[in-house]
Amino acid sequence: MGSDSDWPVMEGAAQALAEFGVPYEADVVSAHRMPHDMIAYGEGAAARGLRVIIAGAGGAAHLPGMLASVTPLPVIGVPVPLKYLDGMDSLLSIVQMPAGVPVATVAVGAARNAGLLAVRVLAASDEELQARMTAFQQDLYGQAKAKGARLRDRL
Ligand SMILES: Nc1c(C(=O)O)ncn1[C@@H]1O[C@H](COP(=O)(O)O)[C@@H](O)[C@H]1O
Repeated sequence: MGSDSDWPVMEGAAQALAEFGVPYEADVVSAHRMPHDMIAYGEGAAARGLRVIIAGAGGAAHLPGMLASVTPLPVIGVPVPLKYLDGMDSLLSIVQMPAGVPVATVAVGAARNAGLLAVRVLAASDEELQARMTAFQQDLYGQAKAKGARLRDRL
């Protein structure tokens, strides 16, 4: 993430990964404030064994795109909402990538979905993890059905 001030949002991704037993690391690597460190992080990520990068930043959020430009790994971008502009600035900074440099952008503040998407990326080549994702989806289905049943009971 671009700053430790993003952590209250970004910890949603960490929680999702932890729920699925996926090991992760979290760090502050700002494209604007520590560009050389950011390039080194992105360039070394695959060789260190990382499989997916989740990059969250607020405002003029160049971090996800810049990471995507220096790594062959999939990068998932999380627009972090700040005090002004409700995260629209961050969203547009992350989602409007030039052709050839994709960043899979989730909704504003949706770090949990970023974590879940990372699990799905990893699950594509991991049957056991995929089975856990399928169980998670069945659980979601059950919860949604229960919501409908409760609503119908109240009518
Ligand atoms: N968008 C970026 C980048 C970057 O994209 O390189 N580096 C920091 N930031 C963002 O600045 C906001 C304010 O940071 P501070 O709270 O440290 O002032 C954070 O949301 C961070 O992600």
